[in-house]
Amino acid sequence: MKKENILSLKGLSKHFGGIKVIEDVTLEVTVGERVGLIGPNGAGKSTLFHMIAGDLEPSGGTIGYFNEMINRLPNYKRTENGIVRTFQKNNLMSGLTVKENLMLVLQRINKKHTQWWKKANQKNYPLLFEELEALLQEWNLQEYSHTKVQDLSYGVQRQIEIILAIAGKPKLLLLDEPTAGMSQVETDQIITLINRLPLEVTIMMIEHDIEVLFGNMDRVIVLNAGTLIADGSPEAVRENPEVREIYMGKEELANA
Ligand SMILES: Nc1ncnc2c1ncn2[C@@H]1O[C@H](COP(=O)(O)OP(=O)(O)OP(=O)(O)O)[C@@H](O)[C@H]1O
Repeated sequence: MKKENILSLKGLSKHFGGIKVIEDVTLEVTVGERVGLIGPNGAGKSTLFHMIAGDLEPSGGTIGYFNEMINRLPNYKRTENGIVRTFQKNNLMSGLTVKENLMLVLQRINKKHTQWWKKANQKNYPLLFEELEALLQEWNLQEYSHTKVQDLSYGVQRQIEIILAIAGKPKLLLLDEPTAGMSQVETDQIITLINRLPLEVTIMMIEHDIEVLFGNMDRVIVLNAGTLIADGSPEAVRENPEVREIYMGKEELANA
């Protein structure tokens, strides 16, 4: 039986003035799929994420989320409904500790954010603290819990960012280049983390490291100059002549 669609893009476009950054993109993603998104610089990958997350309004086409058309749903409502994203640059509160960053997310999703000024403590929010401790334990963060984010290595910061996104209980997680600028060891740690995420969470991940995607995603989508040029299993995409020609360079793929 075919799984339910979580995301359905139909004829999606984004134009800035006369520049067509995304042009007529149609695709469906089913619940729990792990989808990699690749394409040369400027192909429109981040723009596609901006539109799915509600940070940019499409110029044309529709965005379906489960059975709802969400083109006009504001970004914060999409987050509340389970569309959570990470950015190319860290989106953490660098002057706060790991624990404090996590607590901010938990307060927000439990609708206690109107009282952000009221420092959460075990007495006023016992359940939030239980949830916090469970997260710290599950993701082995105890050693960092009292460390300010700015004092952590870049690799650990990006891991924390993904864990914060998970704390928001996403249904559709959009990861924008989570391994950018990382060493091989740090990349491996991020991938291990992503592979540990709950199977029911659907993941779309923009990534420049082709090998990372081929090893870890169910499916790979290729954008070039705003147009979808390939969509299939990692193996099929690897063999696609247009992808070889346009994106990866024949030599690089021949050696892959
Ligand atoms: N607000 C904007 N106004 C005009 N052009 C824009 C705007 N945002 C993005 N663009 C252009 O749209 C194109 C696609 O950008 P986008 O960031 O989506 O590409 P990308 O595939 O994510 O690239 P990269 O891999 O370099 O991050 C680029 O040419 C960019 O300059």
